[in-house]
Amino acid sequence: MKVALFGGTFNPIHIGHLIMAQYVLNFSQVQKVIFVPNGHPPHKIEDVADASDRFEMVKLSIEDNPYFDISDFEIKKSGPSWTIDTLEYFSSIYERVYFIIGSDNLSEIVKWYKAEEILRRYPLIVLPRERDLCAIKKEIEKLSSKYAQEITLIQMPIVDISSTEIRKLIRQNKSIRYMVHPKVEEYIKRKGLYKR
Ligand SMILES: Nc1ncnc2c1ncn2[C@@H]1O[C@H](COP(=O)(O)OP(=O)(O)OP(=O)(O)O)[C@@H](O)[C@H]1O
Ligand SMILES: O=C(O)c1ccc[n+]([C@@H]2O[C@H](COP(=O)([O-])O)[C@@H](O)[C@H]2O)c1
Repeated sequence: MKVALFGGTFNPIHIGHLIMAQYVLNFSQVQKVIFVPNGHPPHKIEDVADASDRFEMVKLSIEDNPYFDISDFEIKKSGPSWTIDTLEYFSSIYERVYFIIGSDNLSEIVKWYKAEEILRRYPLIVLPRERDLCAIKKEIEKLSSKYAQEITLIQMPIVDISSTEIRKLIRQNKSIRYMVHPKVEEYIKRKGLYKR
């Protein structure tokens, strides 16, 4: 089976993430998208909800979609969540493993732990976060030829929503209705997350 791993901090998961995953199912060979919330984000420290809460919110968002799955592989591990370790683990289970990123991570991925190994061994699926598709295509072309790797851009409507914006609205006591799954909105309220 061909699967795509969707790694993220999901702090919290929002509709941008869900639309991305659905576009991957719609427009790639992938049969399943596996959401992998990270335990200890190697690069984000401020205002990060507990891994168990971020995991639960992803679970609530995807539970009605049989083609979406969730893994606790990264949150069960102690120490930083390195993507290369996750990819290696899942590639021992599935025939082919893709990794999903937003286009803002195209310039970041070369700085990740064992980036060269990731880029040489694993195909990427990129979803646009900025409107300038030409710039994204150029960056993809550069990386795919340097590492001889399949890097596919799947076009989708730009969803200008981020977890940062959602956390900001919550701090300002504003509604996040329609930006997250209704069950996530309810979970955040009930647990008082991101109020600070
Ligand atoms: N609206 C979006 N459009 C396209 N890609 C996105 C969008 N939101 C997140 N992504 C991508 O999804 C992955 C996980 O994102 P993440 O959980 O960090 O959300 P975020 O909204 O970027 O969070 P934050 O605002 O806290 O940095 C990353 O590869 C990121 O580029
Ligand atoms: O392995 C790394 O060095 C590495 C560095 C930065 C980010 N990542 C992964 O990239 C994914 C998206 O990260 P983020 O910050 O946009 O949520 C998530 O699965 C992170 O664990 C991985």
